[in-house]
Amino acid sequence: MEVLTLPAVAKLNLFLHIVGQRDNGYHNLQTLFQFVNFGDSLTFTSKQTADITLSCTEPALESADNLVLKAAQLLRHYAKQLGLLYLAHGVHIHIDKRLPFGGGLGGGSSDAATTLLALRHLWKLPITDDQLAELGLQLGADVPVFVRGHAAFAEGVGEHLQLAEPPCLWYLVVHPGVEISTPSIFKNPDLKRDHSPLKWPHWSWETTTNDCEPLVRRLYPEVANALDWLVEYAPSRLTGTGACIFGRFDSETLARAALQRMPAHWTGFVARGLNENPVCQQLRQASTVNLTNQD
Ligand SMILES: C[C@@](CO)(OP(=O)(O)O)[C@H](O)COP(=O)(O)OP(=O)(O)OC[C@H]1O[C@@H](n2ccc(N)nc2=O)[C@H](O)[C@@H]1O
Ligand SMILES: Nc1ncnc2c1ncn2[C@@H]1O[C@H](COP(=O)(O)OP(=O)(O)O)[C@@H](O)[C@H]1O
Repeated sequence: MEVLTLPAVAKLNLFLHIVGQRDNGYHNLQTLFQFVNFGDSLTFTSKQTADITLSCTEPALESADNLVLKAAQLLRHYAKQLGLLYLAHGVHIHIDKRLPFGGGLGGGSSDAATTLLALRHLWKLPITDDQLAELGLQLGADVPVFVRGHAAFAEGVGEHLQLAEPPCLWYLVVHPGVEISTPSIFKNPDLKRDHSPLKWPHWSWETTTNDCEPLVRRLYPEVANALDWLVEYAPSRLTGTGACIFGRFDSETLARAALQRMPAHWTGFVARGLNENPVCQQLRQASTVNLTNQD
């Protein structure tokens, strides 16, 4: 029985521009993804039986809709179709949930990506990153960037990725305690959808924005309150379609000082920006150990 515990960190959209809408209703974005060193933790325990099971510290997420179960089933089905799996490959997955869900931090997508990467490793599947990212896209637009594991400028719905090296600053991430559904924001007629495309890699904090922010501010006064509070400490912005916001700080000390003064009815955490997804680093190390042990 093999047991593997791996991180599933959050992402921030350092900016998010909506540059158009497709015939199927989906929006074409230009966004800059960076990871942070804070997130969920997933434990994978291989089983001799064929079932894939889930437990989670957050009971509301213990359902067949969990992206982790969907990711595991999708990968096993794909591997069987390619003739790469013959035996009963079951697994139990436990999620230690620390990220708020539906907060624009991509927690569900990150959990799904960590699952795809972990099971490729556990089941020793000769599947490329390209194949895994393409599978991940079926689960959500944010999954490919977590699978590829590097900070990236993304276009389309998030599938066209170019490596990026944004500065690894410190962030205070604040959850203002409201839930925002992504579809409701994208469906709203007042959403700005005509941002002029920028020419990557020419970007700066000052010349970019999150196009969802004015609408989210208007619909959710608590997000507006949190932004108005945080901007007194640092340049601040919404991530994804919210509800989380983040301020960028030059040092951990400054970010923690702001967290200490945060009103008690919000929750928040301090984290450092990362340009590599730590799950990829850990799995590389695990593979090296396996190879060394086989020598
Ligand atoms: C906005 C972003 C930015 O990183 O992040 P989050 O705020 O969710 O973290 C993502 O693009 C979120 O992509 P994804 O994870 O696929 O969103 P979902 O919740 O599955 O999308 C729900 C619905 O939002 C709309 N949608 C989503 C993405 C997109 N580029 N255009 C859209 O119009 C579609 O109606 C879709 O059915
Ligand atoms: N493992 C998971 N963790 C969080 N949310 C999940 C998970 N699986 C499915 N979901 C669903 O996905 C939705 C979006 O979650 P999440 O990815 O955390 O937020 P966002 O897309 O806003 O960044 C949640 O409301 C939840 O219903």
